This record gives sequence, structure tokens and C-alpha cells, in this order.
Amino acid sequence: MSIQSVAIIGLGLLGGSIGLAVQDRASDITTTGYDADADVRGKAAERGLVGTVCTSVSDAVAEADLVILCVPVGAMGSAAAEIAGHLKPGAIISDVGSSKQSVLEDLSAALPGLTVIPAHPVAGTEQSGPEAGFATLFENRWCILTPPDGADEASVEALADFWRTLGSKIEIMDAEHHDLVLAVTSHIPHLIAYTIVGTASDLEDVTRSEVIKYSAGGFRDFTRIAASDPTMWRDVFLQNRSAVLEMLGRFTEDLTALQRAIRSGDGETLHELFSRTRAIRRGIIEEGQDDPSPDFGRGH
Ligand SMILES: NC(=O)C1=CN([C@@H]2O[C@H](COP(=O)(O)OP(=O)(O)OC[C@H]3O[C@@H](n4cnc5c(N)ncnc54)[C@H](O)[C@@H]3O)[C@@H](O)[C@H]2O)C=CC1
Ligand SMILES: O=C(O)C(=O)Cc1ccc(O)cc1
Repeated sequence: MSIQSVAIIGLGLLGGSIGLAVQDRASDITTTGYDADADVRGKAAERGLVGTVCTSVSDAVAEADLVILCVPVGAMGSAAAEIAGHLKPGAIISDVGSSKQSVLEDLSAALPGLTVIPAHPVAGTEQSGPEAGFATLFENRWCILTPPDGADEASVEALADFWRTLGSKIEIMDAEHHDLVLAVTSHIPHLIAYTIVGTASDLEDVTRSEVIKYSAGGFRDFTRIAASDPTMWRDVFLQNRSAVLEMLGRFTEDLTALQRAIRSGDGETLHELFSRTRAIRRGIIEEGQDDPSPDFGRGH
């Protein structure tokens, strides 16, 4: 099937970037959009994030071959319930949520018998809202599709093609595996950033000026991640609870082992780990998986 019209529900960073990317790279595809927040709809119209910003969700999805839910993962179920009954027959319903198992369950429950194919573009920044989107966000980035067992193959291929058109590379895996992998590569790193910045801020009464003055290097990088959207990340941790808790358990054990090495003066253990992690970083850069530009995530 060929996708000729796309409806984007939620016009923040991800929804806005999809709208701009489609208009840039596939101008034959019609774009409509809707956001629950009237201010966001106004800003989306001003920026031209989609061809038509609709004032009702039913108008936005009525003619769409593909509907992409771009709302926080905790809002996917209610957003899906709102589009049920207004969809074009045969439409593909997808999303961009950062966790996949709960989204697959929520969408399948709200849209029984329809073509639900969840997806996760592994591309983003710490920014959010309708001003944050940009057309090149998905270029050379992975988009992971997590179709349920028995999903219509032609629809999976049509969705994969859509993301390739936006510049993404495609991977297909099951939702449970996705959630475990992303817990360690994305969700726990965000939790660590929120924690360390919170810990430093709790010290601020004593050393307020020093936290700002010496926030070069490592701490500064953590503050970028810790500036990420609170609603989005609250939802990720609540929706991907079991995978996050599993990985957090492993992380805590490893942290405790390092604590012991430091206490006992075991430099060999520290040096061995730091050498291993340095090699991982160098491998990522050699594979071209590093941030696409030095400004990535800062200038948008
Ligand atoms: N921010 C990032 O870097 C990335 C985010 N994601 C995922 O993309 C999704 C969207 O994230 P962002 O675009 O960053 O968030 P955002 O906060 O920029 O935009 C979300 C928009 O959804 C709207 N919304 C909420 N509930 C709604 C509903 N029921 N109906 C219509 N609109 C509704 C909000 O008003 C808001 O404008 C999340 O599920 C997130 O996990 C995926 C990859 C990267
Ligand atoms: O800004 C960053 O470094 C990110 O990690 C962006 C991001 C956030 C959430 C995702 O599901 C995917 C990418």
C-alpha cells in the first residue's frame, strides 16, 4: 500500500519534526495534525508544521492512510481511544513512543482488529514543544518497528518505507526486547542524569556558586539530558517499569562494586573498566553512530 496522507496527533518535538520532514522530503504526501493544547495548535500553524492543523482529532484522521501518535507514552491509550471510530478503513496506526510494550497493549485494546504497528525513532533532543521540531531530526538515525505477531506485512513494509523516506534506517524487533535494550541505552542514562543533577542541586545551599561556576565537562553534559521533558520521562519510567527496574538492579550492583574498588584502593578494577568503556565509545564513533553534528541537541 502506498501512503498518501499522514495525520500527526501531538505537535511537539516529534510530531513537528515528522510534519516538517514529510513536507521537505515527500511533498506529495498530505499532512494533517492535531494537538489537545490550543496554544500548541496555534504555534504549529504559525510554523507550518503540517499542511493543515485541525481543530478536532476526527477531522485530522478522517482521510489519513497513516496516523502517528506523537504524545507522551502515558497518553497513548486515551489518544488512541479518541481516534477510534473516525479512521479511514485500512489506515495504519503507529506512534513514536520511547517504550513499546505498554503502547502496543494500549493501542491494541483501544483499536481492536485495526492495523497497529508501533515504532520508535531513536532520535530526539532535550527540547520539547512545537518550537522544537526540525526537518532533519531523523536523518541517518534508527527507527525501530515493533509489529505484533501476525501483523500485515505490506503495512509493516509501507511504514518502514515511510521512515526511510524521512532518512531513517529501519530495525524490526519485538516490543519486549525493545524495552530491555532501550532501558539500558536511553532510559537508565536519563535516570542517572536526573539523579546526579538533583544530588548537586541539593548541595546548592552550601556551594551554589561552585555548582554553576565549575559545571564544565561531565556535569554540564548531564544537565542537558536532565533538562528533558518531565512529563515525557515520568511516563517512560512508569510505562517501562519492569525493564527499567531489571536494568537498574544490574546498574546498582555494578556501582556498588566500583564503590568497593574505590574504598579498597583497587586501581586495577577501575582501570580495567575505564579502558573497556573507552573502547566502546571509540567503537561507536568509528561506526558513525556519534551525534551527527557537534551542536546536536543544543542548537534546536
Ligand atoms: N523528545 C525526544 O527526544 C523523543 C521523544 N519520543 C517520544 O515521542 C513522544 C512525544 O514526545 P515529544 O514530541 O518530545 O513531546 P512534546 O511534549 O514535545 O509533544 C507532545 C505533545 O502531545 C500533546 N498531547 C498530549 N496528549 C494528547 C492527546 N491525547 N491528544 C493530542 N495531543 C496530545 C501535547 O499537548 C504536546 O504538544 C513521546 O511518546 C516520547 O516518548 C521519541 C523519541 C525521542
Ligand atoms: O537528547 C538525547 O540525548 C536523547 O537521548 C534523545 C532521545 C530521547 C528519547 C528517545 O526515545 C530517543 C532519543
